[in-house]
Amino acid sequence: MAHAQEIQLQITDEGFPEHDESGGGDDNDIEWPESARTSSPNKRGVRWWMLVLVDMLILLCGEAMAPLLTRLYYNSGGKSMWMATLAQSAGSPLLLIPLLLLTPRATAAEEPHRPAATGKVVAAVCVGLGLLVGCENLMYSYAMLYLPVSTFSLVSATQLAFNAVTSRLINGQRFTALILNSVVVLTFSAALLAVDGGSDDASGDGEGASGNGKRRALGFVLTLCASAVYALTLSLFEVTFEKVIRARTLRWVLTVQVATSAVASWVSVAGMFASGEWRTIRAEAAAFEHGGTAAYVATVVGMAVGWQAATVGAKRLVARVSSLFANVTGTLALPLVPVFAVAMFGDRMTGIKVVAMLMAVWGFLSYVYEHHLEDRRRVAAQKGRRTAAACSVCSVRLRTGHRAQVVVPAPDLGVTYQG
Ligand SMILES: Nc1nc2[nH]cnc2c(=O)[nH]1
Repeated sequence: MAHAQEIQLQITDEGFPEHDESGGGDDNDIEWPESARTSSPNKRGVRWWMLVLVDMLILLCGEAMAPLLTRLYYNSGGKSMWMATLAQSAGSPLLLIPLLLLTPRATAAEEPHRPAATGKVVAAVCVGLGLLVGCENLMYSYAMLYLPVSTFSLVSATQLAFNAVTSRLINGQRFTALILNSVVVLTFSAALLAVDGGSDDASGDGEGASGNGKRRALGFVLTLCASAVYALTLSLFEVTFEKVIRARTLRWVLTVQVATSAVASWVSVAGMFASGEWRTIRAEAAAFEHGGTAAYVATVVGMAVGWQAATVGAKRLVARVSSLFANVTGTLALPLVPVFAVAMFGDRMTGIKVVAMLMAVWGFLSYVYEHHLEDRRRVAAQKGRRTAAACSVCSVRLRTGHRAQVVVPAPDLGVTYQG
C-alpha cells in the first residue's frame, strides 16, 4: 500500500507588508506609522486625512502662537528663563478635560492589546521622556532669548535633519526621493530666513539677542542641541507608542503627554526655586509692559496654551503618522513665524520671506504627495490580496500571515509539492 504523500505549502512573508509583527497578529484598529513595515491597511481614507489635517492645524497654530508670545514675553520685560521653560509644559492640566471625557470603555475597542510593558515600565519611560523634554525646553528658552528670529529659525530647521537620522536609526523610517526632497527644501526654506536676517534683528528679539557675541554663540549651540534633542524625543515617543504601549489612541497620546509634561514642569519648578528666580517673578510681573501683572499672566497663560497645542498636535501626528511627519509639519511653522511677526512686531515683509514660505509649503506638499503615493500602493496591494484570496493556496497564505507550513495529507501521487 502506497504511503500517503504530504503536500507542503511553504509560505514566506515576502510580499505581505501588512503583516503585524508587533505581536498582535490580528486585524486590529491600531494605525501604525508609515515607518513601520507593519502598517495596518485601509486606514487612510478621507477620514484619516481629515484627522491628520486637524492635528496639523493644532500643531501649526501652537508652533506659530507660542514662539511669538515667548518673544512678546522677552520684549515686554520678561526675564525669567525658568518661567519661559515652565510655560512650555505647564498647560498640560488642560488635557485632563478631554482625557476624563474619554472613558476607558469608549476607547477599549481601539485598544485591543494591553501595553506590552508593565505599568512601572510605562511610568519609567514617561519619567525619562519628561526629564529629556524638561531639559530641551530649557535649552529652547535660552535659544529664543539669545538668538535673533532669523538665526533661530535657521538653526532650528536642523531639527528636521536630526530627525531624519533618528527616525532612520530608531524608527526604521524608509526614505524615498520625495521625503528627502521635502527635508532638503524645508531646511533651505528656513536657511533663506537667515539671509533676510537684518530685517528681524532690529525689532523682533529680546535683549539677549542684541547682546554680545558670546551669548549669540551660546544661543547657537543651545538651539543646535535643542533641535537634536527635540528630534530624538519625537523618535522616542514614536517607539514608545509602537513598542511599549502598543496603542496610538487619543487616550494614550493624552496620557503620555500629561505624564511627560508633569515631569517636565517639575524640572522647571525645581529650577526656578534652585536658581532663586522665583523671588523676582512678582516684580517682573508688576513691571511688565502693556498692563503689568494682568498682561504678564495673560502672556504666560497664552504661551502655555500655545505650547500645549504644539506638543499635543505633534504627539498626535507622531502616533498617527510618524515622528518625521510631525517634525516636517512643525518646521513648516518656522517660516510662518516671521510672517506673523510682521503684524505683531512690525517687522518688514520682504520678498525672501515670501519665497521661504512658498518653499516650505512646497517641501511639505512633497511629503504629503509621498503619502498619497503610499496610499495608492496600499490600495493596489490590497486588490492583489483580494485576487489572491480567490485562490485556495493564496488564501492559506493570507490567513496564516507569515512563514507558515501547511501540511495536507494526500494520496500517493509520487510527488512532493512545495509552493
Ligand atoms: N527644539 C524644538 N523644541 C520644541 N518644543 C516645541 N516645539 C519645538 C520645536 O519645534 N523645536
